[in-house]
Amino acid sequence: MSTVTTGVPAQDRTSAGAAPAVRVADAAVAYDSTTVLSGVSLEVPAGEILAVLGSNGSGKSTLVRAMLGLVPLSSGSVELHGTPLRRFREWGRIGYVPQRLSAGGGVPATVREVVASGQVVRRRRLHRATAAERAAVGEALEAVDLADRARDSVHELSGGQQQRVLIARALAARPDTFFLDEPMAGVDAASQRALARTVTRLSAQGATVVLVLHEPGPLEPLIGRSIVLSGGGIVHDGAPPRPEGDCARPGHEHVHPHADPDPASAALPDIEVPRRG
Ligand SMILES: Nc1ncnc2c1ncn2[C@@H]1O[C@H](COP(=O)(O)OP(=O)(O)OP(=O)(O)O)[C@@H](O)[C@H]1O
Repeated sequence: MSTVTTGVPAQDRTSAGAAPAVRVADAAVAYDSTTVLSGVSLEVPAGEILAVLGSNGSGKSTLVRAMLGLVPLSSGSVELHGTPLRRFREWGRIGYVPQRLSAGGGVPATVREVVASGQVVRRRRLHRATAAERAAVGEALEAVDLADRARDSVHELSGGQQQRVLIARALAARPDTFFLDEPMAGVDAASQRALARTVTRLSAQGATVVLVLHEPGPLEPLIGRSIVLSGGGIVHDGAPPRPEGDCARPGHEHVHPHADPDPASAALPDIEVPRRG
């Protein structure tokens, strides 16, 4: 039985007055002189699963990168867990899986090695992995259904399996706040289901998950709130929009979550998720 664990502090899971996991206030981002986002404000409460939707080039990745300080704001501000980004130091709480990153790069690393590399952010100094850290790697691999591939080179895996390795690498550090940029892009159906199970488990533990999505796919039933970016700003913030008009046509460009009367999560196996004391 899988036992993936996040480091969600008890006060963040239970306190109604906890700071939002992410607060963006009147943010603008420009690349060279081209403004990509402007006047963007939103709060992501701790424990929420937020989907960031929008057409190609609408600024979804840019927004997530701005939330993490990976692109500078030209105006506005970002806070993570109540702390302005420039003073935020609890990076061990943050798990980020960027878009289109290939696991392992040119290094012939095994699946287990790549996943273990996610724990470096938690370590104060170099030391051999503790039993608890090795266990966390095992749990992370179980969580994405890749425990049986731990000794294989990441290059032997499919694109979808490599994406799962990257998510396991983020899980291994036991963060409580995840930013997943298009985790389903180019991912096979089995990997999509595994990712959906992982997000379900994280959500059950109270983790915050910000997902950039083109195709909600199996994640659709999990998404309680979505924002849609267009024209550099947020044009929808609330329940996942339902398809209507042109958007209801097959092959429409904007992809929104669609209501599912038979949530996939109902079919998921019971998973024991121990909380940290
Ligand atoms: N480093 C960069 N330098 C210059 N322009 C950039 C850079 N990164 C993104 N852009 C531009 O900013 C705009 C928003 O890009 P972004 O990747 O945030 O959109 P997106 O909604 O995530 O797109 P996609 O769905 O295609 O991934 C696009 O016009 C893109 O070309």
